[in-house]
Amino acid sequence: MNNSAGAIPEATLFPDWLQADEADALLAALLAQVPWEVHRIRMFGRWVDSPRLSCWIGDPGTGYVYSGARFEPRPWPPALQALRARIDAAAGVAMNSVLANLYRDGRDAMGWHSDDEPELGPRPVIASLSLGGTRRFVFKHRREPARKFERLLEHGSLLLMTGDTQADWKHALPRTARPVPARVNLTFRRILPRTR
Ligand SMILES: O=C(O)CCC(=O)C(=O)O
Ligand SMILES: [Fe+2]
Repeated sequence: MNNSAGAIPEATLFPDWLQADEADALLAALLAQVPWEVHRIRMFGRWVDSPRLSCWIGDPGTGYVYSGARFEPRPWPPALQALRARIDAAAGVAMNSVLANLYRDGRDAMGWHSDDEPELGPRPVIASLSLGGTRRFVFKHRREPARKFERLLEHGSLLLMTGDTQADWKHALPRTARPVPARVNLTFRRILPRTR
């Protein structure tokens, strides 16, 4: 699904970016090392618990506003610190922050959004590493919602979103009624220094 004048998202999937044994070890380490918490998000003007567990991790100074709330980042757990150089090399960007999400089962999900917060700057590169249960990841064009794409994000896969993907498309991780194992997703981001 590479780009042709915004017709499809500039999103490249590397299905076996991590080998299975390495992905298994990383998943186990993250389940143990990340201080998972329930984030509160704005939904239709109300604060509700998000349907997943999450954790913002990042370098000092990468505080992040997400769905109207401000999060100070947690320090990098050893298992993620060890991976940073490889993610940066794959993305071509020095990432300084990561949003970790834990989808405990098929009822946990993420609604339609773009990762277009001003702190990310224009045309951000986002590197999304998936571990655990395979889930559907769907794209919908922001101005022509009939245009949709989907990809299966498998254990050890890396999805790179670049270019106008965030400006032109929304994405979501839908709920599923199928029994699915727990899944961890890491979206590595580069937060730009605050200008005021
Ligand atoms: O879990 C996923 O694959 C998607 C996560 C996502 O879109 C985000 O963290 O912004
Ligand atoms: Fe996202």
